[in-house]
Amino acid sequence: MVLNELGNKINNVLQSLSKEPVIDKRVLDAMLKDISAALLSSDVNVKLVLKLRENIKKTVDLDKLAAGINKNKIIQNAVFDELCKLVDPGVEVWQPKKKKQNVIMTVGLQGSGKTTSCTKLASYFHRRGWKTALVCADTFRAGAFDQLKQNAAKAHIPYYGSYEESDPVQIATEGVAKFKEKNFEIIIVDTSGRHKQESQLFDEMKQIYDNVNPDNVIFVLDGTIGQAAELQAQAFKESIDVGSIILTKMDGHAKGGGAISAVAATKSPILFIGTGEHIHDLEKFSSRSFISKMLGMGDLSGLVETVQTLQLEDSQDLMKNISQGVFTLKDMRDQFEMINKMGPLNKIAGMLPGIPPEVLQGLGEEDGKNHMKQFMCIFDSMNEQELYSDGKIFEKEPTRIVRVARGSGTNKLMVESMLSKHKAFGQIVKKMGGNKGLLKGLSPDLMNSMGGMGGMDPSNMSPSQLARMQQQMSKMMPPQMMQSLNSGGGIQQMMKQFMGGMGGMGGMGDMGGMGGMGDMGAMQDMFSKMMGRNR
Ligand SMILES: Nc1nc2c(ncn2[C@@H]2O[C@H](COP(=O)(O)OP(=O)(O)OP(=O)(O)O)[C@@H](O)[C@H]2O)c(=O)[nH]1
Repeated sequence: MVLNELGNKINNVLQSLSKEPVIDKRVLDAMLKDISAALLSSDVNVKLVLKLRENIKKTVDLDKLAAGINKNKIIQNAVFDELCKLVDPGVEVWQPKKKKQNVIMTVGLQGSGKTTSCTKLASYFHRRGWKTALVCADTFRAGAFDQLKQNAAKAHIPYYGSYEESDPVQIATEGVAKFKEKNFEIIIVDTSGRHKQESQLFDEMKQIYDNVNPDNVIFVLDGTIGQAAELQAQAFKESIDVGSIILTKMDGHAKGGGAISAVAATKSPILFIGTGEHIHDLEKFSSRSFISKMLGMGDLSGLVETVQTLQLEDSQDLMKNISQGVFTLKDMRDQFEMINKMGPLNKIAGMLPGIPPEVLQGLGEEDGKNHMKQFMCIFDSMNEQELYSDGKIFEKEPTRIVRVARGSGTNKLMVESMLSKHKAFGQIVKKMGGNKGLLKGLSPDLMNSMGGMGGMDPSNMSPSQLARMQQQMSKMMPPQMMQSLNSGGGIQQMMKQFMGGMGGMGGMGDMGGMGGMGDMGAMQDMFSKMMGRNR
């Protein structure tokens, strides 16, 4: 989670307002002083901080506010809006066009994270159904091609590069031509970096640019340099037609706030931020989503975007079954597939409002992925009759379990564990199905706001609307789940149980109070139902 510490500090300051018996000029000044100190400690430029302070003072004119008005809320809204302005470059970001050949060229200094960001970016588009390929034109750093090759292979993305050819221009030109010929929609070219901005780097960049004629040049910038990002962004913008920016290494770095605000001040469109070394650690940047997430208010627009990309039309049957309280093993397989496509659970849960960012830290993705793979093998070793059943067939004829275990390369205990989880999950679906569905608790205006994807844009919601949405969402979740979410370690525990317990031999025992997997099902069901209503 990005900029946790800054978010916590600002949150604490805002929360302390509610403890004040009277909100007067003294209280407001003290609050502004604390917020400014928090921003300065995150390396935000002092001039920008002063401006933010002045703007809040102008918006919150205590003398003019009528008696009875909730000053606390007005201050909170003003702070939220000004924080958004601080990181908002105010420019449209580039969007690739479907069924066209979009060539993206990345540029940046050595070590800024270009190669890593190229594969993250390729995986981002690949997961969203774009035909994506990578070209490694970084011949300056010896290991760059191997790095790209390994990551691309892991993410199943075609790549082009050469160990023999030393001319990056030739490699880039050949690679782009090859993938264009095969109608790839997104072709990402990784280029070399240098330790500093020097003419050799800029010359090479320009030659590649002239030859591959990219649709978008992405400048990859190391966010840990803080305010210095402004000068670097300016220098690259002046020498090449930079279309977007990826700010990397934003994971928990104290200077991250400084880098984003500095880049935003240059009016450069920030496309993504890098939040770790893994392939999924790339977040689409939107100022309101970013601030909302930083303050622990979730990122519903990010969540909607993620769910939107899952092509849920494939799971029409699942939707139909769930709404009727039916849950087959095939439905469970579909759910797992969906979770897989969404990315690591900690990323998804981080987008939900009301989940404190710190409780999501340290949730590994590898174990869960491995368990998920084993489960998929189990499903794929079932015949149609078994897969489309409610699982009771295995209770009646236990030899089937032995056959499936053998076929999937797992063991009997694992298949039994999966079946009992399916049973527990199925009972929850049964309870939620039909007229008693989770969405029953939703108010009509919220449903309206979900009416179309464009309509439901929490990034345009005020903090109070978001709070209301959060309240509504809490109605959608089973009380035990909400309780767990709110009690700090709860969700971590829940996720660990979910991921660990999936292949887990002893996992079932822990499922008692929380409903374990059933709760994740509720979360998935909730996403699915949202989507169901939207179509
Ligand atoms: N924590 C963190 N590390 C990152 C991120 N992006 C990249 N890195 C790390 O930064 C280091 C440099 O990344 P590379 O992708 O090799 O950088 P590069 O710009 O391609 O470097 P050159 O090819 O030498 O120009 C690697 O150790 C990456 O794992 C990020 O978002 N967060």
